[in-house]
Amino acid sequence: MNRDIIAQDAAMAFADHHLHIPDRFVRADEVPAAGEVVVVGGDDESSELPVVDMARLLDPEHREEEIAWLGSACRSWGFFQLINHGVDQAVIQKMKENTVQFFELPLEDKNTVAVRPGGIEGFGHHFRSSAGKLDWAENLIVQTQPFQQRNLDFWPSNPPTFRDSIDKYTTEMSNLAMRLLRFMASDLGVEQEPLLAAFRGKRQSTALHHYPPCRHPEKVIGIAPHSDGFGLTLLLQVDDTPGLQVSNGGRWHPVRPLPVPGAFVINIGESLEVLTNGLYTSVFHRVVVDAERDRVTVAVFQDACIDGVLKPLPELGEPRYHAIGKSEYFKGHTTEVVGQGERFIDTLKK
Ligand SMILES: O=C(O)CCC(=O)C(=O)O
Ligand SMILES: [Fe+2]
Repeated sequence: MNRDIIAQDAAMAFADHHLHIPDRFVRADEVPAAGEVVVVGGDDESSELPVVDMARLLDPEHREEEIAWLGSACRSWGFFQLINHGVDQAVIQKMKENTVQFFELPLEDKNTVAVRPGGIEGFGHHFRSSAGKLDWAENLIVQTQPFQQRNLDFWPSNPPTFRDSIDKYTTEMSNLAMRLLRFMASDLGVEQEPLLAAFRGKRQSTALHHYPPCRHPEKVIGIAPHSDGFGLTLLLQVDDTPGLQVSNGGRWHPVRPLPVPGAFVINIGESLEVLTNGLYTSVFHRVVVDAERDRVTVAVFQDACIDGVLKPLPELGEPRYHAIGKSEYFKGHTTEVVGQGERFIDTLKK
């Protein structure tokens, strides 16, 4: 996985999408653009990502039905969109604005928080290199929880309200994750507390993504196919540019940004798949680039483990995964020495 600073030539290619695409970004296999992905059934609703309604989860009259719907989304898709989530719209709006403002800054300003050799936090990346190819994106990653582990050296001070926006927004996301986990516990038929405890006080990491347009979107990729390593991912699409695609039934399904203000895309990470003993699924997804429009997103990753170990909740019966220490797990997940189409947790399966 690449952890590089964004150099001037990449920034120039990103800034002017009529320029030549540097070879380091050109994939050998054609990447179908969002509009060209073949989806079984076309407009068939079954090929659309499920939409979960938090208002229904909170309403005693609809709760049971909506919990079952949430559960089926987590089991069969590992992904859903969440509406009526109750997160403060002003906090979301400020986070969106500041994120866009940050990416609009000149490269040298963004590089004041550049990644450092061997590090993960900061501005830069091009991470999921396959066959030495780089992703068509620039990213800012900061660890946002636990509070004591925040390293403000990587938190941009420009725009001036950015640190405050990140703080407020990610606090909202921790709370939202906890709210969702209560309903997931219900669906799984386990006590809430052990599931919540697996997430409480654990790492929260925040990734801001900017996918510039590219005149040949089929030659590059925004994020190569991967599954997320943490427990739960909460994704905010800042604009309505499509790009995220989810693998299901051997096909890529485009996620349509909903015309609802501030819907979130939520997905199950590999750690939660293990915790649920495989009941919930962590699936491959990728981002394709648009020919004309920028795309900006904010991903918040909530980590989970039980006393420093990743293993299924004991309540869920005979474990189907070998337990693994969290640091060993991370090493495995980030080096990804696994076969094509395989996830690191597949190597833990019994
Ligand atoms: O930007 C997106 O739509 C997805 C980002 C993503 O998959 C990730 O950060 O792991
Ligand atoms: Fe992801």
